Amino acid sequence: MTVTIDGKAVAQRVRAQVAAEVAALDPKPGLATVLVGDDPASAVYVASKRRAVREAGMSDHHRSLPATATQAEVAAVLEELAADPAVHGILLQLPLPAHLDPDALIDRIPAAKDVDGLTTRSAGLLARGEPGLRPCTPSGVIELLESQGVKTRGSRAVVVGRSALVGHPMAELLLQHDATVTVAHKHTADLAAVTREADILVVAAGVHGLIGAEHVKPGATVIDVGIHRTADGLQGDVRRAELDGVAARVTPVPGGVGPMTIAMLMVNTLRAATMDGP
Ligand SMILES: Nc1nc2c(c(=O)[nH]1)N[C@@H](CN(C=O)c1ccc(C(=O)N[C@@H](CCC(=O)O)C(=O)O)cc1)CN2
Repeated sequence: MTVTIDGKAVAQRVRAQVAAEVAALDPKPGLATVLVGDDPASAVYVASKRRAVREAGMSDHHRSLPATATQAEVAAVLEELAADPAVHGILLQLPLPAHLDPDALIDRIPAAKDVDGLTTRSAGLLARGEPGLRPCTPSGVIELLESQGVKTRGSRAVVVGRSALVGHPMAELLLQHDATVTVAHKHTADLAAVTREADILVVAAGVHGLIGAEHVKPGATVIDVGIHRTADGLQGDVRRAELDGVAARVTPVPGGVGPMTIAMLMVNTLRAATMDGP
């Protein structure tokens, strides 16, 4: 039997724990979300993050800029938030309009407030295994694996995708959890031969329906990070129905990794407010 991992339930538990810790704090942790432009999906994600902030009892600081905002205008907002003592975490929602340079803007966020774990400094701390804030989706995947009792130590993990947001930090985190990790990407020859080695298969390729039964080792745990709006609703990178009776566990889309991204953002904001910064 293939278990569908309930990411919503795990995320709710994580968020309830954060809210309980926040209740004992004064002043409250503050998160600033920065949204540039009018991408509809980004607007939905930012609204969900702000709702989660309020439900956790944290303070919500939000800035919206038009799609025409310049690099200097976005940088000025980030610098103002960086200097605000009521703001413990800053998040620049991605993707940005094409004329902006996301890496240069992200690096305006001080590592101590980098609740997305995406600055050059945070990435360096992760690569060196030093304390710091970790990207939300990969740390949510680790939390999901732990919640299901999936052993990482000594297991073979394959990550499909090498983005700075998910694939790269995911591979680092799995390595730090003692898995033997392979990163596959669009130039990988015979992808199925590589992914069939995996006890833990994390798919973050951004390609709708890329992974099917032929890619999965019997008994594997499959984590689907893909999210695609199709005529049949939200779907992932994994052809979920094909994995019944093949995989031991699979995350659904929706209701798998997505809710964990927001839950781990709450965890990171609490950490940014309570720990000595990196
Ligand atoms: N600055 C960032 N930008 C982006 C990130 C990120 O971690 N930091 N990740 C993605 C989008 N994202 C968060 O921003 C995100 C994606 C999906 C979900 C989620 O809960 N999805 C639900 C479905 C919701 C829906 O679309 O209807 C689910 O999977 O069940 C939360 C956050 C890119 N940008």
